[in-house]
Amino acid sequence: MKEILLQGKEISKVFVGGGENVPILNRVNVRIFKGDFTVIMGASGAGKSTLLYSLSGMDDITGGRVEYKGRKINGLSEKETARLRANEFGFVFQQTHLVSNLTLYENILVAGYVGKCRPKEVRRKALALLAQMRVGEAKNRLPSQVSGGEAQRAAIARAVINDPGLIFADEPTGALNKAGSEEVLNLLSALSEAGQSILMVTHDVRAAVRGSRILYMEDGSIADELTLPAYRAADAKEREEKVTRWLSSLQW
Ligand SMILES: Nc1ncnc2c1ncn2[C@@H]1O[C@H](COP(=O)(O)OP(=O)(O)OP(=O)(O)O)[C@@H](O)[C@H]1O
Repeated sequence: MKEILLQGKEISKVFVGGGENVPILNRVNVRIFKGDFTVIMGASGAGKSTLLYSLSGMDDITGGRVEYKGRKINGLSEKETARLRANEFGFVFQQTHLVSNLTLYENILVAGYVGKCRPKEVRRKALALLAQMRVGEAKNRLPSQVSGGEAQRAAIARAVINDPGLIFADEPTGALNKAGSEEVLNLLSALSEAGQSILMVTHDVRAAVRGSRILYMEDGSIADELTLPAYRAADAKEREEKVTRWLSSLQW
């Protein structure tokens, strides 16, 4: 039996705009399992990012409940949410949100210093991660002095510095060219292979095939899902075809 890491129970999210209530998530029930590389796909506007932010505590929900490791995490105080995010979650976005006047190394240190490790250990880990993410040589450069792919790899190092239980990734390859995307995806695959749990929203089939489970969202609900064996580069083409067929069957 797989261990449930994160669970959304009957999650609703309603935005209020122009005096109107706009329902975005409609009583979503979802389980994210430990060790899985879970992907969320679906048409634009289906609610993918809203679900990701609702599950990670970045967004308040209107109804329902979110549990992480069996503990309710919606409705926590700001301080408790900040602690949870610093110690348990890692975030990777389409834009890196690296601090522009800090070097890549310093960006990672800042994230590490809010975690549980001692400063000396944070510095050691940051250097090791920069090397692992293949940006060791660029560590003393500012985000503006590296390529988009290098900046995103540094952002992944920042996301994992505190050994998060789960990484949330929202279109991590959305701003990258093909080569940059491939490098980022290879790193995410390597993390996944090492046991890291990942939850990623993407439009990109080549990114989605890295997952072991793909959820498909439609109009604020999860309409279907596809399970895949662990990713192997040799099977990439076959997986792409399988996922494309599945998406076509869902009128994606
Ligand atoms: N703050 C907000 N106020 C009002 N409506 C919002 C807000 N944020 C998102 N929405 C709406 O909620 C719906 C779902 O948005 P969301 O970003 O979750 O979709 P998505 O599936 O991630 O789309 P995309 O693939 O285009 O990023 C959209 O119709 C969007 O316009």
